[in-house]
Amino acid sequence: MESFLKEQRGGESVLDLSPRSTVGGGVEDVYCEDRASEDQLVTPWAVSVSSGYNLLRDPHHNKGLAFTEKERDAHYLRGLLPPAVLSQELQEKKLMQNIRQYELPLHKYMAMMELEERNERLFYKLLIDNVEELLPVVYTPTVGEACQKYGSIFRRPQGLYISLKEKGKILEVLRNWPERSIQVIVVTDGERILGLGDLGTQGMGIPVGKLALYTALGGVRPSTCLPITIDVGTNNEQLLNDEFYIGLKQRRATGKEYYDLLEEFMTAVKQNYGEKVLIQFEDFANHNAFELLAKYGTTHLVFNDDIQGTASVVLAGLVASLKLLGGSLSDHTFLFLGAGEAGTGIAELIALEISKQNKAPLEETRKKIWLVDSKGLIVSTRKESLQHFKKPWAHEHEPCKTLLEAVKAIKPTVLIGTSGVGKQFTKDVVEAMAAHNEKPLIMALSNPTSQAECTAEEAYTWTQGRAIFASGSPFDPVEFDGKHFVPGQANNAYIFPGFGFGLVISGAIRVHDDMLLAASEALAGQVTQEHYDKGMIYPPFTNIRKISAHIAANVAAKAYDLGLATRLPRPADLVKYAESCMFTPNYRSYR
Ligand SMILES: O=C([O-])CC(=O)C(=O)O
Ligand SMILES: [Mg+2]
Repeated sequence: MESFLKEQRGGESVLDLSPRSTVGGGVEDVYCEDRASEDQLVTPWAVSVSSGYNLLRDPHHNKGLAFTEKERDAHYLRGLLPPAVLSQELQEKKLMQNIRQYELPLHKYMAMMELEERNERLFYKLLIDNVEELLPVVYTPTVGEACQKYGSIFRRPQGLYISLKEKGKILEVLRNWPERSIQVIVVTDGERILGLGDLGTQGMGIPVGKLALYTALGGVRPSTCLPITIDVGTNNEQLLNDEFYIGLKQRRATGKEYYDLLEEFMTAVKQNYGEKVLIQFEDFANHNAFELLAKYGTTHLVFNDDIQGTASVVLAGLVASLKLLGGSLSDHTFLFLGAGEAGTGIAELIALEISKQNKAPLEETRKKIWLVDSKGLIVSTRKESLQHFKKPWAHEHEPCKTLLEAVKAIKPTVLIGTSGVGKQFTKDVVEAMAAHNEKPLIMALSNPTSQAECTAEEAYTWTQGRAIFASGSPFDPVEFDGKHFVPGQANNAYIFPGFGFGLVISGAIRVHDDMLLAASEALAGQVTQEHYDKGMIYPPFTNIRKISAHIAANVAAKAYDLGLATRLPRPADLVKYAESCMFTPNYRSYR
């Protein structure tokens, strides 16, 4: 009753331990090169044969009604499916119709997650072909609500949960995961989920969502992606008092206990997957994020999306906006509301770019960048009491208690919100920006939509249509005074999928700041005159795979230039190479 499921393109069976191939050259090199060595393959699970009923239950191979007559015969599927044979396109059409019938975004999210668990290729086909429509469903803002309710929508594990209970056993836990060739891990400890705060183990929705984008937007193969949530407890009282909470019911471990667990995790990852696995830190609280990045940045391939990914996407938007504003970056004055990971990360990357452009010392270029935190403008008289990541931004100035005071005193040309607190760009603040700028550039980056510093409509209305606006969560186009405005979505989703893919295809072993600049440059280069004419400073997500290929190529090129790439020889045309390595979700035929 067993059949060996053969795939025509790669010719390998499900039994084959080698990763499956997709279209195009190069894929095998990249993925085979990075295979875990045989002695690392001691795992508690057995290789199983997919056929018949099990095949329909295997999301990696299931095609549902798209199994052909021949496949139904060959793989013991007769009678297990109704007689109709549908094409993947028709299945896609049907599912899109179903999803559009749900009114609540959370129901659409659940339908998509259910599809991913049932038929992975169809899930990715839907997401890739309908990216503008489905991105807000599987990602920001809906993923925020999904995390808040993750306990009640949890069905099956979509990633690994590593809690304090697993201390001392993390390597074994990693080996429980059914895939062994892992290229990208997104890990959170759930302490700062978007702008929603501490959601404990329910933060798992974030690594799951980010990795879905790694595949759909960046082309990383789904089997090589691993979502992980580290559970050291939660300080969220509501969750601690919820009898159905799915995480550890204790207050967060801190200090040595926390860092020891993280150390064991980082060591186990490298031991199990080698040094070329990318570890993306996501939604850690400020007090750990900077330290973890600094600590592991020299020993592991690590990337903090909230510090570095957000910085890279914002820099790209700023560079692109110069086409509309004129001048160069150093002609501008920047004011941030929020001096955490995103705020200081963006500030530092802007300063770095200007210092490279103008061959000026970083300390000088930082001086045109100002940050406001919960206590007001960060100034030198506060230096002693500041956290280390805020200190470089403590310039000489009179104290300003509020954002409005700071806008009036500093007269920024660019206002960027990264505070995680909604509605802080009030009418007064935005009007003050419009009073001294012909075209004020306003970025309301906090997520999800409820935490945005202002809406697109507010930004356009309060500036009489003069603002250039971008936000972290998506906003619909706005009609104002007979004009059509398309707000940009300055979300790190533009960057991390292509950025990570560039690291993977070059076999990079470390992340370098110059790679972030390279990614920004590639993204800004994809904004065309047609976009500028609509006031856009980011290209639409519809072309994201092409954009990601350019970002990946630029990042890989930088990895080679810096001597950080291990995949040799260097491909001659990195854009073509990146495109040829991308996962495509079309069904394969099974012999
Ligand atoms: O997830 C997003 O939409 C962007 C992000 O990293 C965050 O807000 O933490
Ligand atoms: Mg994040």
